[in-house]
Amino acid sequence: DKKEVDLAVQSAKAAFKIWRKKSGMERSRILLEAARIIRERKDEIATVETINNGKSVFEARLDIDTSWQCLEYYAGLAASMGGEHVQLPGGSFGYTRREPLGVCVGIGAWNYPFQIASWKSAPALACGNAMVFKPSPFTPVSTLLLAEIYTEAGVPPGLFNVVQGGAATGQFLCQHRDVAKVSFTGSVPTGKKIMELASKGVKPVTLELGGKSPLIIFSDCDIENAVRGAMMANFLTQGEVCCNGTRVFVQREILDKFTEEVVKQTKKIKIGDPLEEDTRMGPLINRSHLQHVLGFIEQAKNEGAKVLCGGDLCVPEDPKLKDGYYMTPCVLGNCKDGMTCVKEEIFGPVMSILSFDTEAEVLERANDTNFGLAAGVFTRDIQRAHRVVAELQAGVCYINNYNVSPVELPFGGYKMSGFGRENGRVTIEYYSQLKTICVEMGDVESVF
Ligand SMILES: NC(=O)C1=CN([C@@H]2O[C@H](COP(=O)(O)OP(=O)(O)OC[C@H]3O[C@@H](n4cnc5c(N)ncnc54)[C@H](O)[C@@H]3O)[C@@H](O)[C@H]2O)C=CC1
Repeated sequence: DKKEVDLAVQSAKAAFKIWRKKSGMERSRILLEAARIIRERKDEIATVETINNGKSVFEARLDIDTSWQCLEYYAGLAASMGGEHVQLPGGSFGYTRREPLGVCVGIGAWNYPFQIASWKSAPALACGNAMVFKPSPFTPVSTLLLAEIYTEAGVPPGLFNVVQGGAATGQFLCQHRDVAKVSFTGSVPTGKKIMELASKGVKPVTLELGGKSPLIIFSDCDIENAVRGAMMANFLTQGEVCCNGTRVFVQREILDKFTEEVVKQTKKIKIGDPLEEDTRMGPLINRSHLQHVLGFIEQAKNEGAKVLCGGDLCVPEDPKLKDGYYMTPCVLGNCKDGMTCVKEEIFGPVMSILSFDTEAEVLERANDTNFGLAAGVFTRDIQRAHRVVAELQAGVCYINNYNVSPVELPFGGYKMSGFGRENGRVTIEYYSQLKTICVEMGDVESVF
């Protein structure tokens, strides 16, 4: 509630006073220690994440890897953050300092709980800020491990605080007068509300919102890689991934061959207990979301799409899983641009295949959306690859791969998929502010 949010912010504020005084090297050392502990506890954290979210433990381990990598990356940048020196007439000069913002708020979605908290807190802390983080109420657990690890690594108590709750808690955080910035990952409607709330206090926001990203497969591609790319673009974390390439545009000459292979591979995905080593798809986040996703498939059928595989409720053989929120991953054929399954974010394991003939046509259709998070292109033609990505209206574009997230590269959207970036060097700018200092070396020349 409001009182607890206030306590968390006040304790973060007290920790900020200590933390901001530390040198970049000192902050770096503590972040590196936190990264080391995450690496050491990787299997345990991944197991908690699987229980938290339902994704396969195999995948959860990959999330934990990109989490400690993010801490290491920003630890590396912490000491080299600086301003510039500018010479002015008469020996005077100016310089700039990059300073922290203060107490930053992170609000996360349920699909990558530990990773989202790491991707937000690592650059925030590296820049000298404190953070109060609110995970999704569907996945409250793993973020607490991160808080524990930061504390063990040596951050001042309260520097990274976790508060639990839903929309109301999030609102209290966004409105709090001692909060300097809000970084949000979640849906477009919530993103709009957060922007509105933050605007009242003129607080900067970073918004990582949803998507309906295109994946364009030209007939000259390496088809095996394109099929693998399409699987990566649609079925990680039960398809509950914001940057998924769910509109798969395939050039007509290879449509049948590509579709046949994608369907074959999709049918092979092992669904089941996500804690088992060979499982590759676990349950969806909750029953209402499962029903929501199945509803999209029903609607797709009604609108003329063809279910090529999956799309059904799935009851695994293991009796202990019988009430789980499982479904079979789905490939939809015969899709058209106007269909709901092609226009709206489903956030489940549903791939829509569309055919196209020419580059100009597919670019027009790929960009015909309000979203702009990611896009992908598969081709062996190097000029075409770069020409196409230059025209795609998306913040993250992949050439001959999809859904890899090296922390060295900025991640974030165009259009209604949000603004601001996570990861990469540029994110330092979203967690700091620039101070200009003007130094006079001569006498004051007053105009009065
Ligand atoms: N661009 C990206 O990086 C990502 C985007 N997403 C998007 O997130 C959505 C699914 O995640 P959900 O958790 O269902 O999204 P959501 O928008 O319902 O909730 C996200 C977070 O915001 C909080 N929240 C809800 N209402 C709020 C309010 N009025 N004020 C402050 N906080 C509030 C929730 O408790 C949760 O922690 C999808 O649309 C997906 O595309 C998810 C993951 C990554």
